[in-house]
Amino acid sequence: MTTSQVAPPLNIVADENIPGLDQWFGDLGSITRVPGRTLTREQLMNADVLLVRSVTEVNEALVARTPVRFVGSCTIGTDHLDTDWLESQGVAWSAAPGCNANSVVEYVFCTLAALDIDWRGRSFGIVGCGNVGGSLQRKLRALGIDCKIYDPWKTDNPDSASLEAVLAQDVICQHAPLVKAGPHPSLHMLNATALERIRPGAVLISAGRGAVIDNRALLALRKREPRFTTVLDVWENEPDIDLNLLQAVDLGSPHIAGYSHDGKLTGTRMVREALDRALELPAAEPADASQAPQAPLSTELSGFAAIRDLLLAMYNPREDDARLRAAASEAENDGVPMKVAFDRLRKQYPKRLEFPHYQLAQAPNLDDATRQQLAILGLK
Ligand SMILES: NC(=O)c1ccc[n+]([C@@H]2O[C@H](COP(=O)([O-])OP(=O)(O)OC[C@H]3O[C@@H](n4cnc5c(N)ncnc54)[C@H](O)[C@@H]3O)[C@@H](O)[C@H]2O)c1
Ligand SMILES: O=C(O)[C@H](O)[C@H](O)COP(=O)(O)O
Repeated sequence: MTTSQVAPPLNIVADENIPGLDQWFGDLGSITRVPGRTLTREQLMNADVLLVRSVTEVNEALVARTPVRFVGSCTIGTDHLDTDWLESQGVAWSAAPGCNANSVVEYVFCTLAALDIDWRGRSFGIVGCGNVGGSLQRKLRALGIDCKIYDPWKTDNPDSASLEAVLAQDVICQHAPLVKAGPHPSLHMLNATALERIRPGAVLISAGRGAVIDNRALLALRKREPRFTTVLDVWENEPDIDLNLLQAVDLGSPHIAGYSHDGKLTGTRMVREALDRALELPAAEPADASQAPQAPLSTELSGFAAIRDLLLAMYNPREDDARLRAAASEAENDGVPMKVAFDRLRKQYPKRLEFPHYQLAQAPNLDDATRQQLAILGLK
């Protein structure tokens, strides 16, 4: 059966951690919610549609000889989908490109704020310049900040540079996907040699995929000489991350850079739109277009101190770091497996709203230039 021969009512099997399922898919049929990490082929024996997030490996072993005709991943990353196999079987698929890119960019600026690092006057290097890296690059340019980017598929970018040059900047932001084959694999692209190129006093923020950095090499370097500040949101072997590496980094989080409420809901909406196209259904009506009311913020501070405090009032990555370290202690002392604790943190993640939900109500000491910088970051 081809995708266009599948019509509602549909049997939909979905990762229980996808928000907005009823709003965006409830009109299409029945929804069975399952844990994405342990999803089995048996659970798909009556499914027309499979909806996942990044923790489900979707491949021949999971989908072969099931009625699934559409796979949607409500995420940016697609390394968990065997898209070649799906296409070879005529199974339509879609992810949600860019859905949480702004969330990741906000995470980068909030991380620097949490470290009390004034980004003005520092140079940035961006590894991977797609929706996330490109959005970060545009914001940096608008702020008048120098940046170099390494993206082997975007060599016409005006800031394009070698990986070596990018790693020599003051703040290095890793936003590459996990690519294991082809001319430009990213698996362990930041190996021991590459990591050695990072300057003393620099900052490395990794929010692409964990295995782009050789985690063992990073740990060895950190143990030998913690020359640069290291921030990891993504890890090798998630959810069973290396607790020694967590101890050795300056800030760590359980893969939540893209976990703004807005980013997650956008991912769900984008997959519904893709399903409508694949099934040739009329476009779905927005489930709830109402915007959250704007929350007022105020500061008596001026300059970077004001920017820092306002950003941290909206999102403070130190809270994620503290929760992850508490989970690691639980794993070490109370026998709760780290992979369970890591996934629990992600499942119970607090509702985080992006900057445009906030409004700068009172800030008597802010000059125009600082106000403009805040506006570029998304806070009006
Ligand atoms: N931490 C998080 O919560 C989070 C959130 C969103 C996305 N991500 C990850 O970040 C990645 C990037 O997101 P995006 O929206 O920018 O994706 P994207 O697909 O829009 O862009 C990826 C970019 O990486 C480039 N690229 C490919 N191979 C590369 C290599 N070897 N070296 C450098 N660049 C390379 C591509 O040319 C492309 O421009 C995603 O694939 C996903 O894995 C993580
Ligand atoms: O690829 C993405 O969109 C992000 O990495 C996303 O935040 C992953 O979240 P998960 O699917 O693991 O819940």
